[in-house]
Amino acid sequence: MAKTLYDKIWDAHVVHEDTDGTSLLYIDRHLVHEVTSPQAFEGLRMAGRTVRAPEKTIAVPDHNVPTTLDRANAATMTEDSRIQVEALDKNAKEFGIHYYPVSDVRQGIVHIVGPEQGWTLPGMTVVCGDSHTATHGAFGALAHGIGTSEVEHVLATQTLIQKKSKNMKVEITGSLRPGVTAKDITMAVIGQTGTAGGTGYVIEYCGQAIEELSMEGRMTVCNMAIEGGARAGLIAPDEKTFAYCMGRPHAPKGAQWEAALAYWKTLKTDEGAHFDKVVTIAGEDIAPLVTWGTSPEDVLPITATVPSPEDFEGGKVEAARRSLAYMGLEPGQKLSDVTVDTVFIGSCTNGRIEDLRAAAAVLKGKKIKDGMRAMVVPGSGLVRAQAEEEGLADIFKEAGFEWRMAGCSMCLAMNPDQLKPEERCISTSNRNFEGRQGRGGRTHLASPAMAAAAAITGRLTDVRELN
Ligand SMILES: CC(C)[C@H](C(=O)O)[C@@H](O)C(=O)O
Ligand code: SF4
Repeated sequence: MAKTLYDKIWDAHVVHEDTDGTSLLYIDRHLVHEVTSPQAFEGLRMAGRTVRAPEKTIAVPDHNVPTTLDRANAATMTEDSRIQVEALDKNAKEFGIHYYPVSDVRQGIVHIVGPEQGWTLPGMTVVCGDSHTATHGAFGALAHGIGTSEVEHVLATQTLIQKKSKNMKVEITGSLRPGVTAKDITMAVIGQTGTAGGTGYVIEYCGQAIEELSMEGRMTVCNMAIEGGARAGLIAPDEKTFAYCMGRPHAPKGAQWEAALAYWKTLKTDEGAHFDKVVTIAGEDIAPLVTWGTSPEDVLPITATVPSPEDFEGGKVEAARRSLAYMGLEPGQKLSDVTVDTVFIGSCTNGRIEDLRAAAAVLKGKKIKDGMRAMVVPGSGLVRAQAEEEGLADIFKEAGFEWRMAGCSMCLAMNPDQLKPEERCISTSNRNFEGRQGRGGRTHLASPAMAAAAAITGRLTDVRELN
């Protein structure tokens, strides 16, 4: 029977299947961060268990860590944050798993570190106690978030109990227009299908516009599969994928590389395989997008105006009214007239080198608007080092941006980088929920190029007008 890519990876990892379809899946990579792991390790300790496959388990602190240069000084952390980071430190050492502490240049956001170090490879099952594990699907891996009790289960057994999801295909045909990026693709999909559109499915993204994306862009697309409700998102591996993986510290070498490559080349959906749901979007129809509300599905082209609650139906009317009140926006207002106070470039959605290059290309030789607070937080220490080497850091600093150390930073208010009430931010992250970037803070999601454009003008801006 013709199989999808998801079917193939699933079948290759089933250890046992119950009559009701509940399956035990083998897990190839377990990524761990400080927020969702302390109780899991504590559980192991209480039961006198060890980590079953420490060589496949990778830990890095990212959510709580300050991103200022003086962050080695623990006094810059809140008590809660310090406890979590110290617990990870202790657990990583005690259980003998791979670890990238804050002092290590390879430290960064777990979803950036995994691929960068060659832990994430095609055909693997990858889990992490974090919803944006979907990012790793860009390699043609089955990657998804798990809860803390599942983290404990995977640590102890290297397996996970799962039920298979349905297959969904999201095809982006043709090419993107200038000024339009991977972020706009992934936001366009959620704008069209809604935050529940992918519920119960694993999405395979395909089509010419996806094939034309770099690995960085593909990670951006898969990263937000979870915002569209999907269990995971994935993309068939191709020559770009293989080139990205080759030579990475933990990628196979020599004969093992050749064998892996031969297998990876089989990882594509067979002709005629069945998808339970299909969504098709023309790449050339996608414009640079921004969110106006408090859900990632509240997306509009930058050329649009703020909607009115009456434009919606059912429960969405009230939701829109509440969103607009929270966001401090008026129906009919042009989005390009909305002024912003803060610009955040970073996160596991858009904290990779290509994102920094895109933002720097817009900022080169320009200054940010007076009074603007703007920061770039590279997704890892290695991204940061590369950006310095390429001269991007200088462009950001000369423009007036703060040049920070790696971490989740202002993507979520778990560390010192936060918005104040009613402060308005254009952010390259993936969630615009109420309070996400700080209590009362207002978030507009957009691409790195769009964030850079807004930094210059002080308002939401169509990056195509600046070029
Ligand atoms: C803290 C963590 C569990 C959470 C997640 O699961 O995604 C965070 O990374 C987020 O982006 O909201
Ligand atoms: S960068 Fe943001 S979305 Fe990504 S793992 Fe960190 S908090 Fe979650």
